[in-house]
This record gives sequence, structure tokens and C-alpha cells, in this order.
Amino acid sequence: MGTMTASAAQVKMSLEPRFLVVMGVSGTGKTTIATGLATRLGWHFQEGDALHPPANVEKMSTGQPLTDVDRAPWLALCHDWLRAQVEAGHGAVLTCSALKRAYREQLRANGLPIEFVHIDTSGTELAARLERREGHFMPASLLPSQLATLEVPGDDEPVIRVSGEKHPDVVLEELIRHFQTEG
Ligand SMILES: Nc1ncnc2c1ncn2[C@@H]1O[C@H](COP(=O)(O)OP(=O)(O)OP(=O)(O)O)[C@@H](O)[C@H]1O
Ligand SMILES: O=C(O)[C@H](O)[C@@H](O)[C@H](O)[C@H](O)CO
Repeated sequence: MGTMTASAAQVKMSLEPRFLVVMGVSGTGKTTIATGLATRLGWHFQEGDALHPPANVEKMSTGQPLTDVDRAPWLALCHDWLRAQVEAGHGAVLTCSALKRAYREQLRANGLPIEFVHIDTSGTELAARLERREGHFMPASLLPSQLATLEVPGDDEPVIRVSGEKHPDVVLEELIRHFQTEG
């Protein structure tokens, strides 16, 4: 335990601030990985779902997929949060599904130095997780539309790809090692 605390402190001291959007479809592990990173690195955290207008949450809760028009004001709030973090200059992690390239471009507008962490998980694993999960507004019935809407980030986008099927601790170790290597 003492050793873990020491190494977490070293990581906090040695890493330059980064501005991360942990993205992917519902149930892929965005909140799990983003909170893990924010805790280990001492970076600011924002749950993107908490920025959805109530009408969006109501829509998803009743099994209706969001449209581009529904997502626009939410993406604007996500962008505003990211811009404030960049201006403040401290490391930050946001969860945001960011399913389409155009949404990611909206998040990066105004030249924000955002990086995406795309968590990729198979449809069968996602379906099992969402069936098991309780106390969340997002129904498992929306998974097919999430998967159909996802435009996997291209190599021309600033993306770090991780597997959502490894243990979260393994993914966190991989990400932190990647950040250390990149300086
Ligand atoms: N790597 C993993 N292996 C197994 N289960 C996981 C893993 N990551 C997350 N889970 C579990 O899967 C469920 C979904 O995870 P989480 O809430 O982090 O995903 P999410 O992408 O934030 O979902 P949503 O966008 O729907 O809020 C949770 O019950 C979580 O405990
Ligand atoms: O763009 C969307 O359709 C939404 O952001 C969804 O992805 C959910 O908010 C999220 O995944 C919670 O389950």
C-alpha cells in the first residue's frame, strides 16, 4: 500500500497535463477508466453524462436514441468544460461518447489540444454488461443504435486506442505508461 501511494505521487509529479476525452459507446467503461485516471494522476474529472440537458436523459431513459440536434447543446457544454481546463492548464479527463467524427471536431474546436482515449469493447460483452447494470438511465435496448452511430476514430485523429475487455487496472497501467513514455 505504501509503495502504491509513493508511485502514484511520482506519476503525479512527472506527467505533463493532458486534456483527455474518454470515449466510446454506452457501457464500454468510460466512467471506470476516466475516474481511475483522474484519481491516479490528480487530474480534474467531469462526467459527460451529467452535462446532458434533462430532455436528453429523458429521451434515452425511454429508449429513444439521441439525434445530432439533441447532442449539439450537450457537446457545446463538453467543449466549454474542456476549454476551461485548457485555460487553467491542469490535466483533465472528460467522459463523452463522442460517437461521430463531427462531434469530436466540435470538442476540439478553437484549437484545443484534446486527445481521445477510445475504449473498444465487443458488442456481446457490452450487451451482457448493460443487462447486468442497474440504476443507470441508459437501457440496453439502445446498444444497437450506439454501435451503428459510432464512427471509429481514424488514424488522422488524436486517439489512443485501448481494449475495454482487459481489467480496468491493466488499461490504466497501459495508459499511464504511454503518457510517461510520451513525456
Ligand atoms: N474492463 C471492464 N471489465 C469488466 N467490466 C467493466 C469494465 N469496465 C467497466 N465495466 C463495468 O461495465 C459497466 C459499464 O461501465 P462504465 O459505467 O464505466 O461504462 P460507460 O462507458 O461510462 O457507460 P455509460 O456511457 O453507459 O455511462 C459497469 O458496470 C462497470 O463496472
Ligand atoms: O451520445 C449518446 O448517445 C450519449 O452520450 C450516450 O452515449 C450516453 O449518454 C452514455 O453512453 C450513457 O450511457
